[in-house]
Amino acid sequence: MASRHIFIDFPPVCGPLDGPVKETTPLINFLQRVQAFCAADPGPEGVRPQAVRRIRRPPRSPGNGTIPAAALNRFLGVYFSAPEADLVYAEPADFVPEPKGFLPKVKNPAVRAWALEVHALWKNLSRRCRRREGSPGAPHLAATARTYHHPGSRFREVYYWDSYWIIRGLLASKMHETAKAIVNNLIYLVETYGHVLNGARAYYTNRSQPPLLSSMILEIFEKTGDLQFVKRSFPSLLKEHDFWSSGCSGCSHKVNRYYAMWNKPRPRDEESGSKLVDGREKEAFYREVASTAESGWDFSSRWMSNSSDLTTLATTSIIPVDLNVYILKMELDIAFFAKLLGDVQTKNKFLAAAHSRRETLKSVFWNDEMGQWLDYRLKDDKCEDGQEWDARNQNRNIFASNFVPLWIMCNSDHSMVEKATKSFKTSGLLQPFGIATSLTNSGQQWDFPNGWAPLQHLIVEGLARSGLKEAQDLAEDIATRWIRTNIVSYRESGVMHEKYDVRACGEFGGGGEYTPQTGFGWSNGVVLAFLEEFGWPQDREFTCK
Ligand SMILES: OC[C@H]1O[C@H](O[C@H]2O[C@H](CO)[C@@H](O)[C@H](O)[C@H]2O)[C@H](O)[C@@H](O)[C@@H]1O
Repeated sequence: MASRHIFIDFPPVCGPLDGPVKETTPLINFLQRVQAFCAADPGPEGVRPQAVRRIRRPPRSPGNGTIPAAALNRFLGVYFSAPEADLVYAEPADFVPEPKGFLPKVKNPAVRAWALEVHALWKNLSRRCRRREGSPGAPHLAATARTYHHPGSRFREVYYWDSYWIIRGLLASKMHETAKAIVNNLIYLVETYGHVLNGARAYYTNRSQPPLLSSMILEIFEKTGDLQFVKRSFPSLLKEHDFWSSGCSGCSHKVNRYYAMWNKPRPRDEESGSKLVDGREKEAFYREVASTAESGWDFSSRWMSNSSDLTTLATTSIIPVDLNVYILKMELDIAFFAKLLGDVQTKNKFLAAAHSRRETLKSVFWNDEMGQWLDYRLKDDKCEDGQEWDARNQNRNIFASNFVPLWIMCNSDHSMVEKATKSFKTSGLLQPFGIATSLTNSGQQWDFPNGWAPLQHLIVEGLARSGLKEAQDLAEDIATRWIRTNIVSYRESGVMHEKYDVRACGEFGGGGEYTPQTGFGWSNGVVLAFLEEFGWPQDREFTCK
């Protein structure tokens, strides 16, 4: 197969071993030791201020490098507090039980009543930090004093990419001020740490998540017309773009990959890492783990050369198609905002960057034979100057991410969209109750048979905006399947789930390294956004058929 030559301006050093490692706080170092020791337990999260001062005096080891469990438990009991202790419930100021103009296209009364229940969940998920970071009592939380919405259950802090779909739902719920407050929290993180963190915790400072900040700002602007909000946010968007274009987190200014600034184990990684004997191999593995968490898809066969062996994670040597779509979207959004603000030079710079990335999307990721955009595997785990792009390095396995570029195709390139729509229909991803994440049942949570709200939304929105009738019909069909399983599951369990099993009506998903969570920010956001877009006719069935 012919190889494609594209000059890519890679920095010289960016293998998994050589990249940067971000310094963390003594408290986090200490917590890592504690958590490694208590690997079987989830580990405490809140911490009292005294623990920071006494951090040099943890319980004494009897000399063999271990700390007696009873002594450690006493220490934890004295210095650590309950998981939610650093947070307070915050009533969202703009919540009303039935907002004016709420979901006008939902005609079926039972579906409407359910949508209002989902809308009411915004009250449960709203939190504020008890005190500002750095002040006594909140040393662990890297967030602002502003109100935010968390995903749910164990995920108590503001999360980066989750926030996009939470905001989409809040906008359908007419909670514009709450939506802006979430963005302001994320902007605070950019200004403080140079990028939006994976989540607002000190242990997340070494990585980001799929970059959707500009998309959040655009959606809010489109609903509110608040130009001052855009103006205030704009400098932070430029900083975020710099972060993704620099060093090893952005492999080059044309294509990007995930690359966490970390090479040490999270507590629960020590067990998998213990299979590796060599210290350097372990470091590389821990960087792959953190980089996979940065992708938002932790974990998935997508990043593994052997889907049953986590130590084969190779995320830093994959150029992911969806990440490059998010960055292209960021570039288009920045150009749009620059135009609004009268900054012609920045507008032209970002339009040029977007144009070149769009070309890359076609030449590197698009596979015409399959009608899909595929991830690209770097040779030799290294980015090198002037890599030869070769279609044989595309990953031909089928993932929902192969269709994420539809999200930014809006009325352009009809033949490509038509081909991708046909390919999607026969890909095996479309299941009775939504889009599966992949076709591989690896036991990891970002794989078959799980369906995740963000992936449904990106693909459905892309199809719906394509301008093609066949794609628009498919979009509505997928949204209907997804809403139906969300309703049935909610009626049975009384909760919204983090992920669903797309094979069966009303079933939630599983797999991965933690028990399935409920709440749940992005699931709520996506059903509200779908109901806003497509509505629900009076006579449409909503139970399992
Ligand atoms: O909904 C919040 C996030 O939940 C998952 O990831 C988070 O938990 C992982 C396991 O503890 C952690 O490694 C990761 O850094 C966290 O973000 C989910 O995979 C994410 O997509 C999601 O944003």
